[in-house]
Amino acid sequence: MQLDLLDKLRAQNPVIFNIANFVTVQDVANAVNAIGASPIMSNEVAEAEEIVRMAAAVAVNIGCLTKEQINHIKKVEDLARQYNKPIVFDPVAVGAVEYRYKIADKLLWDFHTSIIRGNIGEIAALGDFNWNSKGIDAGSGSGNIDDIAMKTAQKYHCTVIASGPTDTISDGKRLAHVHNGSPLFKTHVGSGDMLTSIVTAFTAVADDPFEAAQIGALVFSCAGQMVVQDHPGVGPGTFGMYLMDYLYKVTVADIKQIADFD
Ligand SMILES: Nc1ncnc2c1ncn2[C@@H]1O[C@H](COP(=O)(O)OP(=O)(O)OP(=O)(O)O)[C@@H](O)[C@H]1O
Ligand SMILES: Cc1ncsc1CCO
Ligand SMILES: [Mg+2]
Repeated sequence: MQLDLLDKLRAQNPVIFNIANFVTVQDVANAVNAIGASPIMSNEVAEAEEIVRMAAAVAVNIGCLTKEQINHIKKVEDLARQYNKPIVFDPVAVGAVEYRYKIADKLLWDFHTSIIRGNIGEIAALGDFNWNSKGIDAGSGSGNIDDIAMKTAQKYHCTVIASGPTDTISDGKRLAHVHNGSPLFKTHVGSGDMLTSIVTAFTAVADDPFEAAQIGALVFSCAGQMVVQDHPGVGPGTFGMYLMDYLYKVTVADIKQIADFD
């Protein structure tokens, strides 16, 4: 894996356009900023073209969907196609809410998405696999995660990240896994949303979406793992705070020491 993409990202400081949800919008902006990119959030169709043009890539998160927002997403995704900007899609709760599944599935057919990043419950739902998702959480299931990630990537012709204790990444042909992380990620709502937008930032500097997905997942997971290694007493509240610090200060050398991927 090209770990020096982290330095490249920080040197380029690309603008990342986020359609975020109101629960985690500030965490997402801070995480993108801390890793070394430049976040901009927007909900307004009238400014969509200007922002898509200035951005290197677009993250679309459907966590707090409204009809008005669906129209916004369609406009932004159409502009992203026009200006050749990669789209990274976070299908929040599509495994638990049928309405969201239908909207997400249609968007994913109508507009080319470079990367879908969801938990295994969300990725299984999009790939038409049986899985018991629970709200925004992955829930439980017994399917083969490699198979689910690969088939979902094939269905939508894109790269998929099924995040969890191991992040499983597939572009429909290749498979990669990132084993780093910490169970504390699960105690901080929005960990997944942060990962999605950080991966979006890496699409600005990586050669292809599969590479962006791998480096984004590795850097994010290693930052969280380092928080826990350096602060053994950390809990859900301080984990979130320290995570921002470590996204800011993590180096390629730090990552090399603990990286656990295949
Ligand atoms: N048990 C675990 N051990 C290690 N890392 C984990 C664990 N659970 C989640 N993670 C990490 O947490 C991050 C978020 O993944 P997760 O699958 O929890 O997203 P999510 O369910 O969409 O989260 P949210 O909806 O709260 O934003 C990923 O980087 C993943 O690697
Ligand atoms: C809790 C919650 N509800 C809708 S979005 C969200 C944050 C995780 O995406
Ligand atoms: Mg999520």
